[in-house]
Amino acid sequence: GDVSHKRLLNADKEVGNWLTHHKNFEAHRFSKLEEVNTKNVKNLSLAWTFQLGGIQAGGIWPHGGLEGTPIVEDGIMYVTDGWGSVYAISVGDDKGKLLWKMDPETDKDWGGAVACCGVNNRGVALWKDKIVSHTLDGRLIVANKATGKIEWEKEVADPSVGETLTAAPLVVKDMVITGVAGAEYGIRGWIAATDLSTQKELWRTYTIPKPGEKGSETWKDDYDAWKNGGGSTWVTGSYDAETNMILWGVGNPGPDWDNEFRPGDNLYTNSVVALDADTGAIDWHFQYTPNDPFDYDGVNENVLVDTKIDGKKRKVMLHANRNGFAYAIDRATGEFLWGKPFVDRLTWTPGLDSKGKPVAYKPNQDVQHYAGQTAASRTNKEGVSCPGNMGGKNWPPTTYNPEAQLWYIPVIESCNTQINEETKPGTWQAREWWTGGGLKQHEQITGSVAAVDPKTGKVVAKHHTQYPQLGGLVSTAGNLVFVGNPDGRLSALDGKSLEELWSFETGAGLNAPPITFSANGKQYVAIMAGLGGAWPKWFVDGTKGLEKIEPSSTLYVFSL
Ligand SMILES: O=C(O)c1cc(C(=O)O)c2c(n1)C(=O)C(=O)c1cc(C(=O)O)[nH]c1-2
Ligand SMILES: [Ca+2]
Repeated sequence: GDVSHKRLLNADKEVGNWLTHHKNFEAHRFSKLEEVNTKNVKNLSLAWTFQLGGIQAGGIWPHGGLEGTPIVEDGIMYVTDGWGSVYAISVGDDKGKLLWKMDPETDKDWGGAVACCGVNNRGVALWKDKIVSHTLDGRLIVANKATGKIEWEKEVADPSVGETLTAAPLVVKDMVITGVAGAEYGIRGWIAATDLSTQKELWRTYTIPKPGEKGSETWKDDYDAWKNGGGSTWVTGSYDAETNMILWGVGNPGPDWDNEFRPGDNLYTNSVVALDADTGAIDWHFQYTPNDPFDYDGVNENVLVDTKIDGKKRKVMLHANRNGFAYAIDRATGEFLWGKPFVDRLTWTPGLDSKGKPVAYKPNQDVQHYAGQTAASRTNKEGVSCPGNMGGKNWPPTTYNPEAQLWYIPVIESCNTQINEETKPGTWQAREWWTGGGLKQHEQITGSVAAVDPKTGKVVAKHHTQYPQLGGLVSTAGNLVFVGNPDGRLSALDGKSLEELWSFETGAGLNAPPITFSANGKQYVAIMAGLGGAWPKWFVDGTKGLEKIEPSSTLYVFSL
């Protein structure tokens, strides 16, 4: 059927479907299905598999990976591979049968040469009788849902200046919202809305203000650092229908490790921005890590939750940042409510103050060094910070179980060494790295799944894992949390104790979020297996054993 705005607003009522990237506009990634539950999950077994493609090399990458969230509507699943091919697969009768494949013929070298962190495509969106998708080489594609035939396409991001598309599109009303990647290549980030009926761009809001605009006073250099200021938007945001606001995360400033190049707080990098959905105007913002020297990209998803804080009913936005703190923010005003660490080790600030700013932040200083020797700088060439620069949590999504009132975070437990190289004004070159340094992985990275109480931010349970969490989570009314590990193990945890109740060895690296859906009245759990992302290039030294994982591209589906 047609996917209308009304259906997306009521996505939770379509219990067996998974209609939008984060399951609902509130980004809960929670399923009301309970056929599979803590009592019987031990009997969960493989139902079918499907071999996808997209493993080819391109640009700086030796192979593609799978990071997508499958979308499921009425017996059909839509998934993408890293190069942006879309597959429609039957999940009802004819389970695992390919209905069509749309190959957008992505220019692999063109896009892949400016993809900082892997051949990534995180999935599709549904609108009316169409499938909406992105490609790494910058295109927005609208295809026919029944046939996969491309109806129109448009270049919305420009790889000639280092812009790529890795985030899944978000459809709100009759528009598609696109976020961009490329902060490590010195782009000027944006969020754009395209009218799906007219193909016209409705608005494009830059995340880095130009001189004279509000926030431009936080770029204090005199050589136009803002033009290459980063602030990409490569993780899909959420939509608050009540306020008609889009809440979207903004990434790191560039150059990453030479913050002296860009004195000032560098708005709106490492922030959440609340945009009027109809105009794109920024209503409020909250910045997590001002003048960031750590690459603590603030793009992670924003989870809309109604809860009680200090005895008062609040409509909040929960966010687990790369900097190791989880935040609750009033989603209508941007007011900070609480901020608590969810990682085992956090060294760059002793904590947050009552406004949510890091205690080690010095408001009167244009260049921030944060605590001790954690930040690399022109004088302290190497800094060691915990979390490391991949963050306490990267893009892999959290999940919120509204019945248990628990929020689960896929955690990267890490520290690393970051190295400053002085950047000289006027040296930016299109499609060249703009990082102002690099990193060393001096110790092993592990992981955990943390269960957090949304009222207080307290971590109430933690399940430690040998490897970092690179795929994300889903929670269910069966009181389960499913988690895919990069060494190939998919496991089901008890939602309360986080004890592992079941696992399955895929033999392939899991780098994508699991989902659950139902077809013909039966519940299934699905995950794509194919280790890619930032890991092979940047973090392989920190995860001994994972170098043995072969590239792969397989969809796994389980049932009782
Ligand atoms: O600033 C950016 O534009 C940008 C984009 C991406 C991306 O699009 O995948 C990543 C990052 N940054 C990044 O910092 C990062 O750690 C990262 C990890 C991954 C991944 O897929 O494993 N992507 C990205
Ligand atoms: Ca980044």
